[in-house]
Amino acid sequence: MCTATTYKTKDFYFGRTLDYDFSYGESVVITPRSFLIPLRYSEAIKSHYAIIGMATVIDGFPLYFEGINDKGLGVAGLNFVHNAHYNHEKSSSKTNIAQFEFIPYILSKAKNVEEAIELIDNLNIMDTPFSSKLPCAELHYLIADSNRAITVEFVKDGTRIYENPVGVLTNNPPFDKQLFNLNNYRRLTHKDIPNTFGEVELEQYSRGMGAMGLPGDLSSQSRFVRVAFVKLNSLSKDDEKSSVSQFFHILNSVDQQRGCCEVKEGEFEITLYTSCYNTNRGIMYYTTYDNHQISSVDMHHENLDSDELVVYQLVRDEKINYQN
Ligand SMILES: C[C@H](CCC(=O)NCCS(=O)(=O)O)[C@H]1CC[C@H]2[C@@H]3[C@H](O)C[C@@H]4C[C@H](O)CC[C@]4(C)[C@H]3C[C@H](O)[C@]12C
Repeated sequence: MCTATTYKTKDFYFGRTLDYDFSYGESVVITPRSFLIPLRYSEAIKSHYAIIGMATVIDGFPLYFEGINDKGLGVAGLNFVHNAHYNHEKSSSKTNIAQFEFIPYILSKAKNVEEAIELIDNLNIMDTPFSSKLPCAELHYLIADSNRAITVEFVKDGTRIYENPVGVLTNNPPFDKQLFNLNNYRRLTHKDIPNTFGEVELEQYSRGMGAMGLPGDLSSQSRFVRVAFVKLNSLSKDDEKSSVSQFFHILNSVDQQRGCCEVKEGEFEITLYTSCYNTNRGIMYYTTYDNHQISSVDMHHENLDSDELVVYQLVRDEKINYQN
């Protein structure tokens, strides 16, 4: 399971949890503007926007899970198993892109959601695997800038682009169903609730009863509702530390603890990492399952005009501040 969200204060924040039972060897990867991005079906992209994100680098190629570019656009790929559909035949009228090229392609060329949509309308996503060991990932995408968020799904019928007014994405079912399901929770509130039982005296015996019925389980539909409720009710100061702190609180509401979701006998899905990007400033923050201290990488501290990837291994060991 995975959950992606956005959050706006003075700046615009974008990020996700990556929930899975094993790691693909991800690290923080910066793709500077002159790094040659090879494409399977067209010429390599020579000069482009700079990208920072979580990726695994194989044979020199940054296989991004999510990231942002230096213009403030964010893209995150989340599992969309049995629904994602890619083409086997090349198109003569559209640009052919292998599924694993989608995130670097969009982030290298689009500076906002409008430009991303223009590119996507002209794409034919191919089912070409990166290698025999890495088959295509079945994903759908949250794409957002500070003004607009969309969900993109490549399905059997073609490409679906949905406005995403919540700025949230999880996994199955398709996005229109996730959004419709929110109707069932429209009564949830952060306020005290009235007693509607007339003469019967009923006590508000606890704080937080306005959100009773908010689903607490780990299914993707329940995480969608939970993170939407938390995000849309979120309040924080608008400085960097307060915004980043609040962002992690939002995603921690759907954190997955080892032991609660068995995917195979004795194997459990957990939140491997949680990321948060300040899209205005090009800064990535992350925590990992075992390291609750927030680590940060600022793309603007690197030479963004270079032609070589910059890779930071994740700090995965717990940092405890022993006070005595
Ligand atoms: C497993 C990850 C998604 C996690 C997720 O959504 N979990 C939910 C599980 S469930 O639906 O609720 O069951 C996805 C997100 C990004 C994916 C990676 C990226 O797409 C980059 C490459 C793409 C290659 O084709 C496959 C390897 C890969 C390195 C992918 C491996 C894996 O599929 C990743 C890491």
